[in-house]
Amino acid sequence: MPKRERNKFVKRGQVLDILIEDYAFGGKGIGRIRNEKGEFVIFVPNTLPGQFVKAQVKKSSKSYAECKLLEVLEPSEDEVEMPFQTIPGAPYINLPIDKQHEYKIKSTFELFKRIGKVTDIASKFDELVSSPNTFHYRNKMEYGFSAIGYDHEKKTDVDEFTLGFKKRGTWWCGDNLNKDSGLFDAEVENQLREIRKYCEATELQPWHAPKKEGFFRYLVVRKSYETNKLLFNLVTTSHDLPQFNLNNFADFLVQLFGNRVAGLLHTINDEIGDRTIATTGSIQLVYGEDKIVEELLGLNFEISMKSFFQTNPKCAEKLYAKVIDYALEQKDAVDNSVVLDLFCGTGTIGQILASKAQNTQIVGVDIVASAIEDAKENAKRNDIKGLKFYAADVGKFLNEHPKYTNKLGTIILDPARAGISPKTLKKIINLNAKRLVYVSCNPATQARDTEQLIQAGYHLKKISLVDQFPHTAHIETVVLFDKK
Ligand SMILES: C[S@@+](CC[C@H](N)C(=O)[O-])C[C@H]1O[C@@H](n2cnc3c(N)ncnc32)[C@H](O)[C@@H]1O
Repeated sequence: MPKRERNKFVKRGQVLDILIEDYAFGGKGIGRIRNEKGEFVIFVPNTLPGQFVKAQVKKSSKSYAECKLLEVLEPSEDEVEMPFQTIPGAPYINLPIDKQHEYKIKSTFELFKRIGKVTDIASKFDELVSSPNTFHYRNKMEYGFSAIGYDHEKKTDVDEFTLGFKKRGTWWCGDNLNKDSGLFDAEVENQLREIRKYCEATELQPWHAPKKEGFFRYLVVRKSYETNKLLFNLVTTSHDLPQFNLNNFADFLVQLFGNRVAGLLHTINDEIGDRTIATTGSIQLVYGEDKIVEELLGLNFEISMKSFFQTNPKCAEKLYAKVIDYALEQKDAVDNSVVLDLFCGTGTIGQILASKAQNTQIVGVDIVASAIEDAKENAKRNDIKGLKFYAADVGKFLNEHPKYTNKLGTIILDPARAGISPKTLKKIINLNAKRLVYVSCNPATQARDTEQLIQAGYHLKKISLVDQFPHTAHIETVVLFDKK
């Protein structure tokens, strides 16, 4: 075997203090080491040009190294003070939103050029749609309990009952959220320390990630912007459950948030994997209702805890408006025909499209059975006819329904972050629809699929960026493909 060539600049595990000079897609800051041996590139996720950071080398090759951010030593000149507690989930909160947009546009274009081979992507750019709320835009948060905390002054791990988010760059260490992070509901986050104190006073243990034991695991909160209600889900192990009174906890939440509390669910998760929802285990309603209602573009959607729902509903309205705009740009490819809404979640896009089109039959497909149940209920609720929903894997569904081949004007695609699997994409291409409206929360996988679609005869007609996730590296894209 040939010996792998090592670089002469850094070693795995080495800690570097480095200036970030550039920005690559996905929030990867780029630093450079220059010396007599030449130039070497350092990628540090969640950083910005102008920041001076401490980072640790995780992987290195001949010409570049991937690092983990340990600490921002000096902010960039572009950053401004904010009244929020900084959390790892919002690394750009101190950067003015216009500057965030500038980086997102530039890096998404780079991606479509490099991965999608669309060299003239800038000429296809329609617009960047801003989030109506720059702050407090999320409708769901997952706060984790941890038995290991972090002393920021002494810069060391400590035994502590915490409730908040993981300390940046660790899987074992929690960090208390003591006040509003600027992303979710300010009242919930300003009261989170009270919830922590309540749980700590029970003397039951928070989750200890290295030991994989403990009682309290997660507190998940969902919010409706339409009703201002809150739905809570407490996730614990079953071990000490007889010692914890769930009804008293529900009363405590009502004491804190009054009639904003729509309900409390309790999930048992005895699995060692660090997730909120276990594949085994149970979920039961403790208090109130198990769903909340959200309104989007005049339609009502009932959402259960497990179903996917856009995390920024006010911006999702703008996203959906853009999707509908692209779909209805050629109305004869939608009216009086069948439209597939693939990866449809709770069926939002299909329902909005059906309410605006003429005599269109929408067929929605999603792998999560509870999302499809919600979709069916929502269609009834909104009194929208002409919709069919199937709980299935998209690839399998297309195998079992060959009747759509050569019959479709428009397909809506909105896959999860992993994008569309190559086999399923082939099946979608074989349907030979005239137009595709492809929504993505991960332009990297969308750019990969774009190359396949273009090779199959599709033409990238336009692209919009929707800033669904301010202060993060994420961006949502809507691309319209058509074919002659
Ligand atoms: C980004 S969400 C889209 C949801 C929806 N369009 C909306 O706006 O609410 C992606 C959806 O893809 C679904 N999904 C993931 N893999 C799938 C598969 N192989 N087949 C069908 N659906 C899948 C997920 O359950 C999720 O609801």
